[in-house]
Amino acid sequence: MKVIVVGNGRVGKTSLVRRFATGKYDEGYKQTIGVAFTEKEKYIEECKQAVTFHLWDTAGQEEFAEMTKQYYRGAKGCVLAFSTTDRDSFEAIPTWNEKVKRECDENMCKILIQNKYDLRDKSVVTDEEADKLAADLGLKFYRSSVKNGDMVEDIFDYLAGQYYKQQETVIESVKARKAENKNEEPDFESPFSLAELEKRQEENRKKRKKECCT
Ligand SMILES: Nc1nc2c(ncn2[C@@H]2O[C@H](COP(=O)(O)OP(=O)(O)OP(=O)(O)O)[C@@H](O)[C@H]2O)c(=O)[nH]1
Ligand SMILES: [Mg+2]
Repeated sequence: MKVIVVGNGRVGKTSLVRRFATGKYDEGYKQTIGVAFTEKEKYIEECKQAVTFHLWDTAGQEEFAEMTKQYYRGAKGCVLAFSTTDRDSFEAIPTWNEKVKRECDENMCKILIQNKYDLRDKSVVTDEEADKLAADLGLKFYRSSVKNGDMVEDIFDYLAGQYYKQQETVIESVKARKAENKNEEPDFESPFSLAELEKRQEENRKKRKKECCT
């Protein structure tokens, strides 16, 4: 699953990817130049399987804007990040959201995060404002502290879970079309073949049934 991480500079994008991929955290700041790529495999409960995340950590500084958007294509998930202590980063979120919308599939799974929540005593964004922004943009919203490791795993669990649910929906819609004798190809881009999706869905059903009974 390709996931892009976007947002203004210094909000903690690199730190988030690093924490998720390696469990480590660094107090120092080293500006990302362009894009950095990291891979991480994790078993996702909701998917009942391991998911390989292809994490594209993009530079937040304006000078890289043209370059980084080329890496958005094909992304299935997106983390939109702002910082608790940086008002500009919060106000820039609608612009980041629009930018991602222009370059990516409209079905892409997105999440808004307010990072550095460990510094909430110095917050320059009220909780109400942040909640309202998430609601206005229709985005799932988590408050994270990469420093403390809070909500880091949850962010990626959510994205993978949402993506997986979409894949299951594809199967249902294709089945419905078949039932209507419209043997069209699904118009939803999927990395899995229909046969593979159906097989996985069946396996998941069996597993759930088994879990439910034990
Ligand atoms: N207090 C606190 N500091 C954090 C947190 N996450 C990251 N930082 C710090 O914030 C600074 C910037 O973090 P980065 O991850 O490099 O920021 P970035 O968004 O990748 O910045 P660019 O590469 O310029 O786009 C670093 O000094 C981090 O240690 C957090 O949750 N809490
Ligand atoms: Mg960075």
